[in-house]
Amino acid sequence: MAGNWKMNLDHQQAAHLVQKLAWSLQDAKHDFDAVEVAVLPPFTDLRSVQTLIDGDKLKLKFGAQDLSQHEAGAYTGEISGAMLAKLGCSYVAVGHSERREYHGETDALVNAKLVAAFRHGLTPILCIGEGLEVRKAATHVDHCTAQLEAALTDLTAEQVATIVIAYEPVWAIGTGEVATPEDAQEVCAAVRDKLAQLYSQSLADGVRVLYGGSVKAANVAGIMAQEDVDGALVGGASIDPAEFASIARYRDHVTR
Ligand SMILES: O=C(CO)COP(=O)(O)O
Repeated sequence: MAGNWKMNLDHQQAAHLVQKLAWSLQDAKHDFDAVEVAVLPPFTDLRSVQTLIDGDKLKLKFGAQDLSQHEAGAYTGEISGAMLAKLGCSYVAVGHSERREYHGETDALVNAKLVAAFRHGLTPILCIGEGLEVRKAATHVDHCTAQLEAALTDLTAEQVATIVIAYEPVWAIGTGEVATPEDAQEVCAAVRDKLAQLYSQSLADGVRVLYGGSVKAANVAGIMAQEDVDGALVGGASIDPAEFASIARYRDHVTR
């Protein structure tokens, strides 16, 4: 269960949220081995989050929302994979639809960023997903598998085996319009089939595939009940620690 905070919370608010989240999960005796929980704060919060998680030996993982494809140098405003690795990040989101839409990130750039993440031992959370027009044209499965294949260009099977893939239909992000569990399953299954076709069935079976888009405590259990959905990438609901803790504890819910 990964929480993408997007551009929310300063470093003090971040520390409060992480503390509250850790307490909620600890109180409920959350089994972190069964359900890993990660937060993806803004860059400016990472040092505070690292200090808290390391200092208090919290079982939470953390990562960043983006990275540069470059190693170092004259790239004003950019953050390198080396910098994120040095801060102890486990994960980095790559190719989020908001990066693709507002920052012109292409499949080729997403691929270069995946390569950069692997250079520094970061586990990428590769985001794919279709917009409303594509969904209406019913070409969403082909659209998503094409995005996936393009993003994975020239990566080794060993690298792909460790990647996390997040299916996030753009029309369901921040809109309150959650895809049905069947919608999530359809594309997550197609992602796994594509991985089996490109690599092997055993690799495909081992890759973690997440769903993202208006996930809340009230709808997470139905989504998680789907065979090919292994977790969720949560936006808005992840900046409410009680709600996010409840999402992480989806196994306790009785709504399925
Ligand atoms: O974009 C998302 C996570 O990366 C989903 O955002 P919401 O959960 O706010 O719809």
